[in-house]
Amino acid sequence: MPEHDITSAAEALRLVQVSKTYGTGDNPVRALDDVSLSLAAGTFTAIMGPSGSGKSTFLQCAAGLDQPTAGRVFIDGAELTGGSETALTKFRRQRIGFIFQQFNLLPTLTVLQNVTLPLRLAGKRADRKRAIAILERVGLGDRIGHRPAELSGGQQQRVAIARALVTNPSAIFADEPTGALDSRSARTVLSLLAEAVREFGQTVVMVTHDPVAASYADSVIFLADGRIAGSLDRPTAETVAERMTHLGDAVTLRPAVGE
Ligand SMILES: Nc1ncnc2c1ncn2[C@@H]1O[C@H](COP(=O)(O)OP(=O)(O)OP(=O)(O)O)[C@@H](O)[C@H]1O
Repeated sequence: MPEHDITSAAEALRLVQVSKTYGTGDNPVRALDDVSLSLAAGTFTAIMGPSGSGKSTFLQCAAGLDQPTAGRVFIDGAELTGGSETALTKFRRQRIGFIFQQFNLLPTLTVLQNVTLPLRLAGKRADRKRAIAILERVGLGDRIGHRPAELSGGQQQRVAIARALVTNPSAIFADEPTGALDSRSARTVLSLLAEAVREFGQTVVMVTHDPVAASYADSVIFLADGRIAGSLDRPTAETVAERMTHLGDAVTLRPAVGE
C-alpha cells in the first residue's frame, strides 16, 4: 500500500499558510497573506482579483517559480517548498506545465522541437509520435516544421498548450493565457484547456482578468489584498463580473462604515 492516502493522491495542489513578502525594512509588501487552499486533480480553477491583489505572486509561489516567505506548497502530494534551487528546477520540469501570456516559445526551434523540449529537459525520450499527436489535437498537425514567428498569436498559444501537455504534468499553470489574443483565438485556447481537464484529467490553474475566460473554469478563487476573498463554483461571465465589482468595493471601502 502506498503511504499516502487516496485523499492526498487526488489532490493536485495544496497551499498551507503561504505568505510572500517582498522587500524588507520600512516598506515590506505582503503580497500573499496566509493563503491555504486545496485543489482536486482533474479540475480547472481560475484565480481572479483586482490589480495588485497577489494573483501573479500566487502563481509564482504555487508553481515553484518563486519561494514563499512562509508556508508550504504541495503538488500531487509532494512538497515543492524547502528544497534547493536545483531540486526545485527538477521538480518543475517533471511535474509542472506552464502557459504564459506571451507564449514564451523559442524562436529558433520548430513547433515540434518546442513541444518536445520539456521532455528533453526532463531527461525523457523526445517522444515525437506523442508530440505530433498532441499537436494534431490542438489543430496544428500541419505546422510542425514551422517556426513560431510564422504562426499567429492564437496558433503560438496552442503550441504552448501542446508543450505544457507533453510531459503529462501534475498541474498546468497558466498566467493570463488569453491576454494577448483576439476573442476568437481566446475561445479556442480556453476550450482546449477545458478539454484537457475533461478528457485527459489534467489539472489547470489559470490567472486571468477576464470574466469570460474565468467562465471556462469549474470554479473561481478570488484574491483581495493577498488573501482569499471567496470562491464561485460553475461560474458564468456575469456572476464573475458581478463578484469582481463587489470585490473592488470590499477592498476600497473596507475602512468605511459597514453596510
Ligand atoms: N518584485 C516585487 N517587489 C516588490 N513588490 C512586489 C513585487 N512583485 C509584486 N509586488 C507587489 O505585491 C503585490 C501583489 O502583486 P501581484 O503582481 O502578485 O498582483 P496581481 O494581482 O498579479 O496584479 P496585476 O493584476 O496588476 O498583475 C502588489 O502590491 C505589488 O506591487
